[in-house]
Amino acid sequence: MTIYFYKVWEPYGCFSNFSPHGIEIRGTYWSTVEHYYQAQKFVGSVDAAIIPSIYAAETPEQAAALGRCSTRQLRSDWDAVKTQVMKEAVLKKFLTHAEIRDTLLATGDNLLVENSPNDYFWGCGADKTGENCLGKILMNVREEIRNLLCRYQ
Ligand SMILES: Nc1nc(O)c(N)c(N[C@@H]2O[C@H](COP(=O)(O)O)[C@@H](O)[C@H]2O)n1
Repeated sequence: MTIYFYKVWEPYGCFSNFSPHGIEIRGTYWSTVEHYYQAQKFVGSVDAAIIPSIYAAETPEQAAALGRCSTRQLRSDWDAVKTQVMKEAVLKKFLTHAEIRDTLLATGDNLLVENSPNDYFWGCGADKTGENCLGKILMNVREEIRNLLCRYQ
């Protein structure tokens, strides 16, 4: 079975990076994975001054709008590092929040797909041919957490 998720208020909304599950990474607490991910785009770039505004954005939608502004310059290695940045944040989210960790583990070996109509990298896109990198990260995190639990039980 394939489990599709996208918006926070839809089924499996806790798999969205916009879900209200904060993470602490290297001593800083971020309100959502999306806040953290969008801010990382500008680390070391000439537009790094935007990071505090992304950090303080009231909603993940606002954080994403700031991070997606096409006139700002992304860090030069963004394409090379973005998947690892996302993986670290998503893993931290599911290690931190037990209730959503249980939801993730309860999906067993089902395929997880971010059903984004316009994102062919993180999601599957409108025609379902996208790379689904967020779904792949979630399945990878699921496997990693399962292995961790086996080791410590
Ligand atoms: N617009 C939008 N709304 C949501 O509710 C979403 N879950 C997403 N997808 C997320 O957007 C992020 C990618 O942003 P960039 O295009 O790289 O700026 C990523 O977290 C997707 O999961 N989009």
